[in-house]
Amino acid sequence: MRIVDVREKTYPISSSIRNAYIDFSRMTLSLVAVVTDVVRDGRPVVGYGFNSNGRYGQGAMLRERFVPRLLEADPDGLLDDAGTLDPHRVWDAMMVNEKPGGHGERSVAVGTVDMAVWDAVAKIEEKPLYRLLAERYGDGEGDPRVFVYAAGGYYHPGQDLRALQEEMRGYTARGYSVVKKKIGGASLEEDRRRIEAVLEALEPGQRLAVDANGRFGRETALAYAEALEEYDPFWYEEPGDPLDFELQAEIGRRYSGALATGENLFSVQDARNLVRYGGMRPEKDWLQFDCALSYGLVEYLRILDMLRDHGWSPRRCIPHGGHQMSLAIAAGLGLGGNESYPDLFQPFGGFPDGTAVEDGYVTIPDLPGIGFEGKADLYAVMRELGER
Ligand SMILES: O=C([O-])CC(=O)C(=O)O
Ligand SMILES: [Mg+2]
Repeated sequence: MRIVDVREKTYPISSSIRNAYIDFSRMTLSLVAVVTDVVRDGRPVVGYGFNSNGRYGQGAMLRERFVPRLLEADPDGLLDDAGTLDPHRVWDAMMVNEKPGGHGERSVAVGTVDMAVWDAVAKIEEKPLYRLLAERYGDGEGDPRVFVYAAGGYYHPGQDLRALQEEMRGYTARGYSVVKKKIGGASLEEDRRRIEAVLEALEPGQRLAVDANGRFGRETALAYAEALEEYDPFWYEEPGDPLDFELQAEIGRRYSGALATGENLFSVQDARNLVRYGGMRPEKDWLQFDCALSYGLVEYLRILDMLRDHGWSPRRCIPHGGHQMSLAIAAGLGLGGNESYPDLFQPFGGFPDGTAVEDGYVTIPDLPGIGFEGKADLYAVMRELGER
């Protein structure tokens, strides 16, 4: 078994929305295709991967470092003892001559290739990735039914409160029970009005999470914490800078509700620092590390081991990113759920066509690999790169 080619291309996922920190007018991502010499149904098996929104395309690094290292590696050195492509050995080959630390520089590029490798490996075994993961690292079966929440509520130019309510009703009408909106891109007073408008649009049992995208300094983060006590959100996400663990810990001491963070931590070492120093509470808080930004599933497995060693259950993990890779990990390894962007970052986000959200849960269909082939608009883009 050989990797015969690794292709990459940058695609726009731009839109006019903004969060408290950035607008998405020039947002891009990298799509990667790992082409193997294994044939299934008369065609070479191709694995696909891409990075999540927020960190832009990774073409230069892929072309200059990670793809050449893979193609120049001894092909037998990339296989496991059964002679199948081994994602851990592929990871090691990509990381040759990389110093420790500085993870965000390269963790996104590595994560895209890692996703494609896992997709290929599961397709070669002709089973859904979630089941392969459950067999290798989990309880043997996994659970294809996964909690998902609808992320939206961005600051849209010209969107008034009524339109924000319509947006949120659009999510709950599709079966979501938890919706998320941005905060920190307006004054606290205006954000209060936006929060109250959304809460008014929700039915009993439905919840709102809020996300500040790391915008706040200490005073503002604590002022929002105090204001949020009254609204009891599902969680208060990334109040301050993602690396300010002391501030995170202080908020945890003073805010009684659930906190969530981790989407901007890109390695097991960074995740461990959050757990060691960030005062996160394993009984109520949520961890959002996203494998597609942080060296892929090979590293995410290390993160899950580290969390267990520190008394955290995988159930407290609900990854950022809204992609099917984390959906498969959630189903295979018992995470608490996954993010979903029902109307954003298309065609990359979302589920296979026809997958319904019921009471806030989706059930992953039985497709080999991650399941990209079940999403027609996404697969159309992928095959242009992978099957040319
Ligand atoms: O707006 C973004 O950058 C995405 C984000 O934080 C999220 O999905 O939690
Ligand atoms: Mg976020």
